Amino acid sequence: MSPRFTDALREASEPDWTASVEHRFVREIAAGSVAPAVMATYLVQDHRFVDSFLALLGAAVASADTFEARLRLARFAGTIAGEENTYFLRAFEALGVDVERRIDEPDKAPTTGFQSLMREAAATRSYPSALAVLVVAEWLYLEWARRCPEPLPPDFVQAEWITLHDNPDFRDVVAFLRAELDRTGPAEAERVSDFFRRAVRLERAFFDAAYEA
Ligand SMILES: Cc1ncc(C[n+]2csc(CCO)c2C)c(N)n1
Repeated sequence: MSPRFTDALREASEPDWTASVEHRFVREIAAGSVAPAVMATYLVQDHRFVDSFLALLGAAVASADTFEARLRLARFAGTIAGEENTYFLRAFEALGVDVERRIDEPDKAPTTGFQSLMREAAATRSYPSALAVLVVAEWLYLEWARRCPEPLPPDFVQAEWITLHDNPDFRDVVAFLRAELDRTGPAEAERVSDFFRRAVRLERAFFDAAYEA
């Protein structure tokens, strides 16, 4: 039997996939030992990600080829606009990151790169291209979060960043997105592979950037 389309994409994205899910940031967050300054830098940059991510999800809602998929994607967009946003605000408060810093700190290169990639994928108006970037952003995050053993760190900033990406609803979302990409991706395999690979490279660079001053 041939492998699932999304498994083949992941395979082709090595070594960046494994370097991401086994990144220093992942090892540290599992142990609850990410330095507060690193966590602050990471979250300030990641908060900027949410805006383009929602735009990309909107593009997937618009380009989906079934009513069922449109409903699920739209529900997921609602979740992101709600829960994750309060997490960021509570985390910034706990880390002492004020509004000025959140606004003034310049985008790092991987943040800019991700924003352009998400906008580029949205602009294709192609459902599988939007899915390719969404699948990486979700599946890769589930894969690292799954590797964090119990017990969770006592610090809620680190613990909730893990549980946000490893919980039953999130697993369902990843399973759904992967199934959609398995179903629709092969028709546009070349473009989809290119988006997938570039997204994985940026995920790795995004983790690296949290450790750069
Ligand atoms: C660099 C980076 N890549 C992927 C994610 C994961 N992610 C982005 S939006 C979203 C949906 C709601 O949780 C998820 C899981 C991230 N946060 N930061």
